[in-house]
Amino acid sequence: MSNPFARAKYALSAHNFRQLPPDAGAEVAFAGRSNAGKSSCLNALVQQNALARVSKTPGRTQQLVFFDVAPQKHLVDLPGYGYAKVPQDLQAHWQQFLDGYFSTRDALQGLVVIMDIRHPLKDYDRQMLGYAASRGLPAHAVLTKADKLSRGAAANTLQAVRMELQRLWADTVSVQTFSAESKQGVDELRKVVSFWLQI
Ligand SMILES: Nc1nc2c(ncn2[C@@H]2O[C@H](COP(=O)(O)OP(=O)(O)OP(=O)(O)O)[C@@H](O)[C@H]2O)c(=O)[nH]1
Repeated sequence: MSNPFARAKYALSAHNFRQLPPDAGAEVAFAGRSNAGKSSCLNALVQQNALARVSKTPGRTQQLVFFDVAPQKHLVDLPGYGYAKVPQDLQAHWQQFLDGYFSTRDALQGLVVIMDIRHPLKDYDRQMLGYAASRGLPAHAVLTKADKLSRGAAANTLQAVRMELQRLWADTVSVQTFSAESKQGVDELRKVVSFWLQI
């Protein structure tokens, strides 16, 4: 499969509503707990080593980061959440910003939630998937670092998560396994995101 994301490039970072690009075109947001592997997943998706910064220090992505994929087509890297050392007033600011972004952003076509396959569906993952469901937005769960499990264990987790998502949100959330290390699942993720962006 050719890679429609190959020309993705950094566009801007927004700390608040004023800094957001115009609400036009289409965008897909990526969320994940700190250290889940979101930056590595984005880099594998676009096939660039350093588009989204990969860091061993969790929680440093503290704004909405927009990447241009094509004219008025964006990938949006949401703040890594669940990082205990962030001051509480900043947490509150992001929470408010994220709530507003999710409830009002017309360009938003879908949400990808990146989870470490060894720790899926934590509270914040459920919260993000719940946001999407509450406004009828499709969501896609990515169980990354699948290379850390045996094939059988990864398949079992996939099945368990699929059943739980089905129970909670019926058919609005899909799920796959993924590895930025082995590149397993990259094509599947590209298909979902390019369909949402219509590219
Ligand atoms: N084995 C393996 N390690 C991975 C994979 N994806 C990410 N990692 C490692 O997990 C750590 C965190 O990865 P990042 O991509 O920086 O995670 P992040 O979710 O973007 O982290 P924040 O910047 O805190 O949001 C790094 O040490 C990565 O090398 C994967 O698919 N397999």
